[in-house]
Amino acid sequence: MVNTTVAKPIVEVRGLVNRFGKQTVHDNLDLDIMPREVLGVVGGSGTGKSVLLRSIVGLRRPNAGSVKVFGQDLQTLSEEERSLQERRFGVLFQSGALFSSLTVAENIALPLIEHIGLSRRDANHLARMKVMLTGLPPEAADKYPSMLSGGMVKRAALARALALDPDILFLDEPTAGLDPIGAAAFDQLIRTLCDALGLSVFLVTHDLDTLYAICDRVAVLSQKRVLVADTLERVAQTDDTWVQDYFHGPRGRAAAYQHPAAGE
Ligand SMILES: Nc1ncnc2c1ncn2[C@@H]1O[C@H](COP(=O)(O)OP(=O)(O)OP(=O)(O)O)[C@@H](O)[C@H]1O
Repeated sequence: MVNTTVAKPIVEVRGLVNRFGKQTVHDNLDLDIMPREVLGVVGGSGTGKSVLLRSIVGLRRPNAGSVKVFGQDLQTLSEEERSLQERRFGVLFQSGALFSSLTVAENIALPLIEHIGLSRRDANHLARMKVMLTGLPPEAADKYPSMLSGGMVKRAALARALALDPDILFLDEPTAGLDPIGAAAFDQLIRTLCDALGLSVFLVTHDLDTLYAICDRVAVLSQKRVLVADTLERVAQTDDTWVQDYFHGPRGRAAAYQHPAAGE
């Protein structure tokens, strides 16, 4: 477990505002991501979890507010400095987003060739190591995404997100579409990688089992901001209708029953 009282955040979001036309999605939102933590981000549909992820990784310029990564405000950096900082992010979108015309190894090698100028041979070698790191069999490296199961595609996409040895991994609903056993295995893989590689993980999810199984803290998006970000146990006690329905409804009770030690 992470001791959040002494460590300095590696990402600090302050006063974030995001609007689309007349719709305000975030209004003065604050959030910290701590080193080596798995932070679960939850909230009702449309509360802006994906928009928050996109704002942090620099895919969306917020209407107001700041995002500091390792103490540096991304918006004030030069293009080159910004690209260096952004390399510290590994992102896994819901769709997996692998190139279908490239093999798994080629998909992983691509950022290594494009961003750090590795030779094709070295990139291919490293790509194969990432394949193994995510628990895929070595032969998966030479397969095309369409030849893999849903769970294997997720692992391959995770391997690509890890290609540049990021400090922070951003995952948008990584277990969506997986069967419960595949989802639990993927959760454990994320926890293992976080602990072994010292990664921080920002994990958007609807999956209560994921929260109970691997998250150090949980941030709840509600009312256009982060309503609470704390241990699961404290978050579940928050006096808010959505939180109460989510954590203490039938699915929440079932997840708590499955993971009795979580949040203690
Ligand atoms: N590019 C865009 N243009 C217009 N509106 C957008 C855009 N991107 C997001 N939105 C709106 O912002 C709101 C938040 O979207 P977002 O995808 O972040 O929600 P979410 O919390 O991730 O939802 P879900 O849990 O359903 O995936 C939604 O109302 C969405 O329609």
